[in-house]
Amino acid sequence: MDAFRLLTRSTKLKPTSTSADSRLPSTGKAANPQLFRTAETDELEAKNGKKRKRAAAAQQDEEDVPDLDFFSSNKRPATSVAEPAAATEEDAVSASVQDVSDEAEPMDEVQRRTILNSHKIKVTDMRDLEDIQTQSESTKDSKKKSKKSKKEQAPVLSKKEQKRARRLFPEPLINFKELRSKYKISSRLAENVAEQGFTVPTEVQLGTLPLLLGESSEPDLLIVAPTGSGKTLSFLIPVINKIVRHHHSNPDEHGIFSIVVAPTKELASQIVNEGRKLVAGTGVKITLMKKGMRISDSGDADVLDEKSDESSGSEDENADSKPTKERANIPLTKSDILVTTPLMLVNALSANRTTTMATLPLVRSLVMDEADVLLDPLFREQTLDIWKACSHPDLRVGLWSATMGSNIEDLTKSTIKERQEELGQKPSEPHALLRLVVGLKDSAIPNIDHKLVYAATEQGKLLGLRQLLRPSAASASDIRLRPPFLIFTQTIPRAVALHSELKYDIPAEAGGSSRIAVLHSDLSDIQRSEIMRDFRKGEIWILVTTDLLARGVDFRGINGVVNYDIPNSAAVYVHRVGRTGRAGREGGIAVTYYTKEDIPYVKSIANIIDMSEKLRGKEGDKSIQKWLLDALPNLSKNSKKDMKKHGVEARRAPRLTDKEDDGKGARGMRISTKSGFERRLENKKKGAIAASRNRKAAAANDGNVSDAGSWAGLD
Ligand SMILES: Nc1ncnc2c1ncn2[C@@H]1O[C@H](COP(=O)(O)OP(=O)(O)OP(=O)(O)O)[C@@H](O)[C@H]1O
Repeated sequence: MDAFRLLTRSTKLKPTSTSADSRLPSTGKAANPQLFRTAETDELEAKNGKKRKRAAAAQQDEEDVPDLDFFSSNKRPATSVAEPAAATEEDAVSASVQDVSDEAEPMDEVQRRTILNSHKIKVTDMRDLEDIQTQSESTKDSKKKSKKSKKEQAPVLSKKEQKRARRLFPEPLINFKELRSKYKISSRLAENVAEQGFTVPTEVQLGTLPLLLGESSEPDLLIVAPTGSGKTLSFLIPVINKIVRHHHSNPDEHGIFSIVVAPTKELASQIVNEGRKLVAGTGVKITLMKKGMRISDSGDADVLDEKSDESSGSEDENADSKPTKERANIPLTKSDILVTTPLMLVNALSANRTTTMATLPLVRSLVMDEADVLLDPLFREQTLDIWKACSHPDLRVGLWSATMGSNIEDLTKSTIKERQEELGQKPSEPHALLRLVVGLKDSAIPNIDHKLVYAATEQGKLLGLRQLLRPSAASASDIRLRPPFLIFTQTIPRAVALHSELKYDIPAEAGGSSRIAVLHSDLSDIQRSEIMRDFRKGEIWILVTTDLLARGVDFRGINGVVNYDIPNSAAVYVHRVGRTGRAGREGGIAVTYYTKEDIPYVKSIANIIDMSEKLRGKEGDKSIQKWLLDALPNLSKNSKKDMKKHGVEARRAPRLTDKEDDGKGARGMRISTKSGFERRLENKKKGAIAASRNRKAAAANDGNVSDAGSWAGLD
């Protein structure tokens, strides 16, 4: 069914060509999910891949191991002699000794540099220069020298030299086969990756997987990589592999080994779904944190809070009503990886902040997805508490996002340092803290089209949006946005109001009002997950929402994003528009409406669009002209802060009493195409008709029908 055709009904719009259609995100995955590459690197990678393949094939012939190319098809390979069926559950790492091993020579630095640079991957050692130098000195076996004398000898480096000293060029991952052949990941995990049908690793996978799976000590990692670039797979593969290894070497140790924290329930549940596909048959368990779960040994720490605003559709709903004593009898959750929102885990570990935080002593990996928001004041305290609760000295952290302010980097550095001091680790002992950036930091993906549209007023925005919904009326508009798409508003009342305004715009033959839905955090968990499911299934075509869905959520075939209300910050813009154009898909559109109230805040968005177009190398037809960038005002630091916290003032949800609150915000900010005057007239007319009907009914009852034209006007 062509949603666009049904929406346009029998309009005279020219049918779009098939070639244009095939470029839409909804038409399927991109041939290559990478965003940055050059012909030169393609060649180099192909050459390297072949070399490695040949070496692997030679080794395979020698060992006469049958059918070990786990990536050749979606079929499971025949179980080898070295890996009997029974072993697949506890995927024995030692069994991999007889698997394909890659004897290809490691790349030289020039090759590594060429590949990393052309994919715009930049790896930096984030530790203090002194610590880096101390470590490199110690590896050179010059331990005899005192630290003091080293300090004295260390030359003073210029900023440029310091940058150069921090820059690293680790070996990249050329193809997914190397996960098994070179990095020796669990064979079952490798099969599960292969079953997803991915052929080429994205930039973030290319850069991070070798760092996390390689032989040298696992680093703490800060990753800034574009939206939709496959960060989930990048952190899940190493986490799962580490646990498979751990199970193998410590079969008697059971408990939570990894925590993945995400800011919303929707994202947490999506990570669990992705994780489940990867852990199948590996013996590793991944679980979504739910109310009522007991995750810590420390007595009855998990007291439940009925009022918790992060409630979840618990599998064990009965646990909610159990008294505290009984709750202590709830068995400990048997899971290796726990995926959670911050508050949910903190509540479970601290009996809703009534006791001191229990610890999670076995956790070796802490993943913070959307780390910048997790360490933003809103979640900071909770996230840091979780970090502290992970008390194992070998804990490694990974902070992942498409945007990362320098304040988050500083906070990460200082938290790691504090932990090391608490644990008594010397600066020369610790592992590295590396930062990996793909593309330009804090920029929007280059594979989507941005449209920044001045709509003057709220009414103008609604008219513009209606044109998108009914392209028949939009002959003058150059924007063709095909469903499915997302519409973002600033507040929940505005999302609700916009939804009710648009509900009847979809023609009945296209499915009517059921095709459009609203999703926000005031809905119940069940409603939220039903809407998510229906949108993913394609039953809902247009989803009006708030920033609840701005981050992380992966609806693969979304054709566009409409910022009905401008986002509160440039970072939010990057995340919102990143819901389209995922995994390298072309043809996604991001439409942002702005009114005169928004003008003070638009420059940062215009800058992001400009940067994204530069990244794409789009010359000539730039959507942001230089004169506009020059004309738009800069925002003061304080106004930026205020905007980030509360959004555009005129659109903030007013503090109204229940009676006054019509869900549509302040007068000028109403979501309606009609003016106040028109609305009043309409209301009066409606009232008059109703009154007339009442009178007629009353008169009929009296057996005395009055003259239809003699109604006495308005009540
Ligand atoms: N190598 C790959 N080839 C093709 N598709 C991939 C590859 N890796 C991941 N994907 C797909 O890309 C999509 C986006 O992945 P993911 O949700 O992990 O992105 P992300 O980087 O976390 O984005 P965001 O910053 O928005 O959270 C998913 O549908 C995933 O299945």
